[in-house]
Amino acid sequence: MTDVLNTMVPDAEATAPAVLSVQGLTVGIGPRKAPKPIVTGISLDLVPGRIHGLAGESGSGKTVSSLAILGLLPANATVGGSIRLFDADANGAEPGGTELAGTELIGMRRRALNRIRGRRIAMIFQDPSSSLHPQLTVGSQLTDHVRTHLKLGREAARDRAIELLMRVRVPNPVEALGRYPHQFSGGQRQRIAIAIALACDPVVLLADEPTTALDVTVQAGILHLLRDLADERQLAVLLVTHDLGVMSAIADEVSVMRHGAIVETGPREQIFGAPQHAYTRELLESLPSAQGSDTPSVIQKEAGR
Ligand SMILES: Nc1ncnc2c1ncn2[C@@H]1O[C@H](COP(=O)(O)OP(=O)(O)OP(=O)(O)O)[C@@H](O)[C@H]1O
Repeated sequence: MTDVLNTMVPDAEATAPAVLSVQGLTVGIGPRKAPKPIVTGISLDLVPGRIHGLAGESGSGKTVSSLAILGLLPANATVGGSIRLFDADANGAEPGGTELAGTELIGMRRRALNRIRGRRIAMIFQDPSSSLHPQLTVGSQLTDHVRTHLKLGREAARDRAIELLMRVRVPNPVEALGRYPHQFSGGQRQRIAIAIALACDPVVLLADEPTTALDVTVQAGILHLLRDLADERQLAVLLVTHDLGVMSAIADEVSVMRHGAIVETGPREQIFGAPQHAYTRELLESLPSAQGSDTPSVIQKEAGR
């Protein structure tokens, strides 16, 4: 735990206006008349340049909450509450602007949502293969994406693809364009998925267990990259993970979820240093460092925190 406390960061920007605000989000899945409650009223704000961690045990509703933000829930899901995007590119609403209420994503028509999804709000998953097509080269996946969304010509799209691969530190980007996803390691595939997610300069990135499938030293590199991208692009990141070691390495704010509700939310140093809720304390006690392993501190050290 000492390592966790030693990595505290100042929290001066925590009050900056949100670019995405979730208020009282509820999700039920099943028959419309009697859906099973999965998420029971969560609220959180995503702020430019900040990483908001969503922690909690398996089945607590973390993934369902992030899929709700993207409008990617199954057809038998019933969604309530509000998810507003304050994004000048999407609707002219500035973060925190009082004159405009932001764009309400719940209930938005599919075509309008498709314009926001992937362009303004992007997502990466635990298994990068799920966002990469196995039979298309990395180059065509990256260039198709930017050509469709940004209306770039062939040459400009290729230049953009190379620039993105360089940014996420995929070695030999020009050569990488001609290769297929299976020709890369798991860590490199996740970097490529991040490059595709960033292709249209989104304002929000949802990262669902982005390092869970990777071994610990590779995890650190991906976490470091997410931290740098949040800082340099002022990207608002929602980091979903059940792994508090990962959370303590890079999150600025943390919300702890249990049974579909957020039981505690606060700056990372408060959650790790002075948890208020018994369930948060329970989760912290199950951290490997509390049991003698050094995994979280390895991640923290290599992730640059
Ligand atoms: N399509 C679905 N139909 C029915 N129930 C679902 C569906 N998707 C998720 N659920 C249920 O919703 C609950 C929350 O699932 P969710 O995947 O959000 O949990 P999680 O916190 O992300 O867990 P994990 O860390 O294991 O991914 C679980 O009980 C799950 O079984």
